[in-house]
This record gives sequence, structure tokens and C-alpha cells, in this order.
Amino acid sequence: MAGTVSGSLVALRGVGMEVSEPVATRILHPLDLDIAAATAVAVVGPSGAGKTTLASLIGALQQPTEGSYRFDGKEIAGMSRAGLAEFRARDVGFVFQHSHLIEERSVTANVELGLVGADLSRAERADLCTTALEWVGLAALAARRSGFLSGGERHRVAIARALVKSPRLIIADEPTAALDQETGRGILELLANATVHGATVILVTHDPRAAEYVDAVHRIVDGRLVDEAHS
Ligand SMILES: Nc1ncnc2c1ncn2[C@@H]1O[C@H](COP(=O)(O)OP(=O)(O)OP(=O)(O)O)[C@@H](O)[C@H]1O
Repeated sequence: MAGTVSGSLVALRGVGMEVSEPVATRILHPLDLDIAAATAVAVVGPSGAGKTTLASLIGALQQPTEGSYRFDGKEIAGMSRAGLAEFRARDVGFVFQHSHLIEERSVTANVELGLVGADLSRAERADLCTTALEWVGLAALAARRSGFLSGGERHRVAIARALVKSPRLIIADEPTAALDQETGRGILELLANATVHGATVILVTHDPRAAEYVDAVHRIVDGRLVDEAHS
């Protein structure tokens, strides 16, 4: 891609994480990782290995204690708080294990939360919400109160909320953990398909089925990137 040094959307070089409180702990050993634009990758590994920490560094929810993180060629490590907040708001959509919807508000109102801070007219917001809901197959439920949705439907709304601003990066942390098998499959498929819309997708998961839906699997064990297998 234009503007990148390595050709990757996400390029980590020697990125690591160490915390000093409550005791000095090395959470991630310095690692290199490249993720190409419009691909889907899974980050897998045992509990406590550092998967969420890695995803939160890539999503700029935390800063690494060392190394360089370039996103589309632009250095993210060391950016100001305001710069990080702007990066997250513009470029990153997050999907978590629980959908975190506002129960008493409508499906559309929840999706619109993904546009907070965007300089858009009411009509533009409505259009974007409709498109996102169509994309996750929930257009018919747009006006429904979110508290009345099933678990799978809630996840779809959460995905629509992450997608509505067309972020270049989607980070999903254990998106299937709270769902039954079949619903989980649908969610994995939906997330991986975001690449068709140009998004780059990072799935943090214990779910072995995720490998079927992604372009690459990155394995973290004890804070180290130990394996990379292309499917
Ligand atoms: N801010 C922090 N301070 C101290 N320890 C931390 C901090 N953040 C994470 N850890 C520890 O670092 C390790 C890695 O955590 P992380 O959440 O990244 O693992 P994970 O692979 O996502 O685990 P799981 O699959 O159980 O969610 C864990 O032992 C965790 O307790």
C-alpha cells in the first residue's frame, strides 16, 4: 500500500509490553508482526498468553513499552493521548465478547454510537446505520428495542456498530465465547467477510473454528509469537 514501509497495514517491529505494577512482569516479549490490508487473521494461544494485550496494542488502547508500531506507514507508538484517541475513533472498530448494547435503546440508536464524534448530518448517519444493519442482516429489526434481541442478534448489532464508520481495522476479542456453536459460526463468517468491504480483521480467540475463516493464524504462548501458519 502507498505510504507503508513494509507493504503491511499493521507493522510491528520489536513491540513488547512490560508492566511494573504490582510486580515487574513481562507480558509480551518484543515481537515483529505484519498484517496486510483487507486480510483476516486470528490470534490464538492459551489463556494468559498475551493475546488481548497484543490486540489492545494494535487497537491503541494501550501503548507498547518498546518497539515501533506503524499503521499504514504512520508511527503509532509514542503518539499523544489525543492522537491515539483520534486514531481509534477513525480507524478502529472494536467487537468484544459481550455486545455491550444499551438495552432500552433501539437497534439503530446502538449502531449510531459507532459514529460518535463523526462530523455527519442526521441523514448521513441514518444512511450509514441502514447500510451497516443491512450488511449484518438486521435491517428488519432496526427499530426494535435492543433488550428484546437474542444473543446472536446482539452480536450482529455490535458488529454493525463497529463497522458503521467503515474502519480500516476491526478487532474482535473472543467474539464467539458467549455464543452457541451455530451462532458463533455465523459471527466468525460475518467478521471475516468484512475484508470484502476493505477492512482488516483481527480475531482474538480460543475458538479453533476461526482458522477456517482467516488468511493467517498467529499463535502467542507465554508472551511470545511462536507460530504463523497460512491457511
Ligand atoms: N496491566 C496489566 N498489569 C499486570 N498484568 C497484566 C496487565 N495486563 C495483562 N496482564 C497479565 O498479562 C497476561 C496476559 O494477559 P492477556 O489478557 O493479554 O492474555 P490472553 O492471552 O488474552 O488471556 P485470555 O485468553 O485468558 O483472555 C496475563 O497474565 C495478565 O494477567
